[in-house]
Amino acid sequence: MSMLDGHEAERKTREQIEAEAELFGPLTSSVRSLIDATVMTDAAPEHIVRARALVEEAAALLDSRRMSAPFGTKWSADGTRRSWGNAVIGLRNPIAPLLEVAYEDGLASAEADLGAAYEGPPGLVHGGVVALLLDQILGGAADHAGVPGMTGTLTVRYRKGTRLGPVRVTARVDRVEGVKTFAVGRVHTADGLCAEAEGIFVLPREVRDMVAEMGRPQ
Ligand SMILES: CCCCCCCCCCCCCC(=O)SCCNC(=O)CCNC(=O)[C@H](O)C(C)(C)COP(=O)(O)OP(=O)(O)OC[C@H]1O[C@@H](n2cnc3c(N)ncnc32)[C@H](O)[C@@H]1OP(=O)(O)O
Repeated sequence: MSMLDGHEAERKTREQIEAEAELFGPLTSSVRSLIDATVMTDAAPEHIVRARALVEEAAALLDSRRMSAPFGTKWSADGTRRSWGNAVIGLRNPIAPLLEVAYEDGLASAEADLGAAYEGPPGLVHGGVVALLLDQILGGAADHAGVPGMTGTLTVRYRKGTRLGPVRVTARVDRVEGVKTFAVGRVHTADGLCAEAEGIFVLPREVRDMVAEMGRPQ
C-alpha cells in the first residue's frame, strides 16, 4: 500500500459537508455514550439482553450499506480536509477522544474528557491512550506549522498517573532538521503534569519524491 492511498479529492460543497457533519456528529456522540454505558452499566440482566438486541439492530441498519474503504482523508477544492475516521479526532469515530484541536501562536491544544472506556490501571488512563493523544497532537502541530510527517519515533515520559476525567494536551514544534520535524508536547490534568513527549515526524520518501516531481520544470 502506498502512503498516498486514502487521500482523495472531493467535490462536495461546504453546505453538503456541513449537512453530513450534522447527520453523523450526533450518531458518533450517541455511540460514544453507548460505549461509556456499556463499560459502566450495572443494569438488570434482562435490560442488558434487550440492549444487546437493540445494538445489533442498529449495527445491521448502519451496515446495510458500507463505504468501500475506510474514510481516509478527503480534500475539498477550498482546502477543507476531512479525516473523519481518525482514531483521535475523527468526527465519525466514536472511540476518538479528542474533539477539537486549537492552534494559536504555534501551540496546539485540546481538551478531552476521558471516561471509563480509556481505563488502564484502576482509575487511570491507559498509557497507550496517553501516547495516542500525544502522537496526534504532536503530529498536528507539525502539520499546522507546514512541516508534516509520519511519526517516526515517539518518546513518552510518564510523570504520574493520568486520572480519568478531563485532560489538556498541548504540543508545539521544537525544531526542523531536513525532512524531520521534532515536536514536543504534554498532558496535564488537575493533578498537574502527567506525561511529556518528543516526536520525530518524517516526511516520507514517497511524498518527498512526489513534491520534487511536481516542482520540476517541464
Ligand atoms: C505527509 C505525511 C503525513 C501528513 C499527516 C498530517 C496529519 C497529522 C496528524 C497525524 C498524527 C498521527 C501520525 C501517525 O499516526 S503516523 C502512523 C505511524 N507511523 C508510521 O506508520 C510510520 C512508518 N514508517 C515510515 O513510514 C517510514 O519509516 C518513515 C516515513 C518514518 C521514514 O521513511 P523514509 O523512507 O522517508 O526515511 P529515510 O530512510 O529516507 O530517512 C529520512 C530521514 O529520517 C530519519 N528517520 C527514518 N526513520 C526514522 C524514524 N523511525 N525515527 C526517526 N528518524 C527516522 C533518517 O535517519 C533520515 O534522517 P537524516 O539522515 O536525513 O537526518
